[in-house]
Amino acid sequence: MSSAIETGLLPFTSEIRPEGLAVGGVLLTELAQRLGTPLFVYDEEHLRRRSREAVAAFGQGNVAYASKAFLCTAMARLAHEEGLLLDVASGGELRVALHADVPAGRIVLHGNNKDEAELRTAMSAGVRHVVVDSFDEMDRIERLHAEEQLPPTRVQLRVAPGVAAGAHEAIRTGGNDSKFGFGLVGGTAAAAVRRAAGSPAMILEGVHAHVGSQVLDTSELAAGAAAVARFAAEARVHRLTVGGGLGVAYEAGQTVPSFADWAAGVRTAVRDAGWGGDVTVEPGRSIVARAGLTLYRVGTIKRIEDVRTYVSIDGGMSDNLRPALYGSRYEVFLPRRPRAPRPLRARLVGKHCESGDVIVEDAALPAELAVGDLLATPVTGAYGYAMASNYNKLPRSAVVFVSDGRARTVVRRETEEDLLRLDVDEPAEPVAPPTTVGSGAGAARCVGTA
Ligand SMILES: Cc1ncc(COP(=O)(O)O)c(C=O)c1O
Ligand SMILES: N[C@@H](CCCC[NH3+])C(=O)O
Repeated sequence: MSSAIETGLLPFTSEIRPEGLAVGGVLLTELAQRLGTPLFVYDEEHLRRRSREAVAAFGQGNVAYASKAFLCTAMARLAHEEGLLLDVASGGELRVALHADVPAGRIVLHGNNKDEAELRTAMSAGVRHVVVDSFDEMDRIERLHAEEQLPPTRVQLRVAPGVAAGAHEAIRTGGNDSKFGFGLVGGTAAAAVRRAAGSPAMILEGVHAHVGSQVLDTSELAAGAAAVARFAAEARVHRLTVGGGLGVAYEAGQTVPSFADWAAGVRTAVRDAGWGGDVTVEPGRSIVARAGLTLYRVGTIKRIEDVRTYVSIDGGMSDNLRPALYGSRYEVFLPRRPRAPRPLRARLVGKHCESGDVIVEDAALPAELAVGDLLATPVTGAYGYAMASNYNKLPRSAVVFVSDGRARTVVRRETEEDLLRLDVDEPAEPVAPPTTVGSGAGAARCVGTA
């Protein structure tokens, strides 16, 4: 941990110049000077190369970018330009994808509790398919088809394959005890297939599963794929989606499988399980994580004798929730001297009113670190900005894409005015008095304030 930052954690176009680290041909120190901090910086070439590598491994039309990892209009456009389908998991993500002019036929809609408005938008737009998660959702689709004459929608059925994997309990999804999907156990998934196949509102196209996220062992991804492939083959559907989940390296020394390794493992597993067709995947993290890094400015350095040193930066859990949520570990370095040895041990913390507001628990930093220095945390391109908040009313950071010596802001920094945008100051309105629903012995009384 005391050696220089490992280049395998940096974006592909990183180059170490005498003045410091440049990404996309842009010096990070200059970028921070111009655009302020905290700042999310994405290497556009890296995003494009990872997208192409995924398509090369799985085939055209077989890779959907899981936009929950990082989404804005520019990212949706980039993914579409690179031949990726878009996986969206809410009406909001769908809105951004459509706003970016991604054709509806290239978008798939996910979610374990899609409401009618989300389904209405998806069905009206004619998305590629809806990944149906429950019988209640089928009720909604059928109602929209029957009562609002929305066209039948192509669907894949999400199943819980009974295989869960991933770096933390909170991001393991494929087990039997899961809020996601129809269980393979107990015949629930088989009943879902029968219902979808017989419904005038749904065109059953395929089966889907996702075992979890930040998975570093492709055999676990292959095991999930095998379980769902067996079911898909029995159900005689046309398409099979095996989710995302491929992990990335966050710290020095971690080795990670390639897209080609993942594809090889999945192909063998599904073939052995009796599936003869194509397989679609939904990578999120593995496309964007290493492409992005976050720049922070050091504000205070507190040395507590015989205890530890705290280095506070100008962001925190509002731009990277992962350490607080999952105990995730990161590295940090000085962009003006990326090769500097890092003998100083310190806790890198944010500026929020919580002791748990930690970005790097046990950071290795250069001894010369001083207030005003710029720091960078690499591999923050996935689920960083995507899970950002305004906690303590911190305005959210800007996001910038760098390429060929140029920088373009793709999400502007929030201002304090933005923080007040949703606050309203209206006179109070009377709320309707209590009403009685139904009549007779079973009548329910709704209690409300008069
Ligand atoms: C259904 C589904 N597909 C794809 C993904 C993307 O996962 P990852 O970012 O781990 O590749 C997720 C999130 O874990 C998911 O829930
Ligand atoms: N938010 C998680 C991943 C969730 C994956 C989405 N199903 C993370 O930061 O690792």
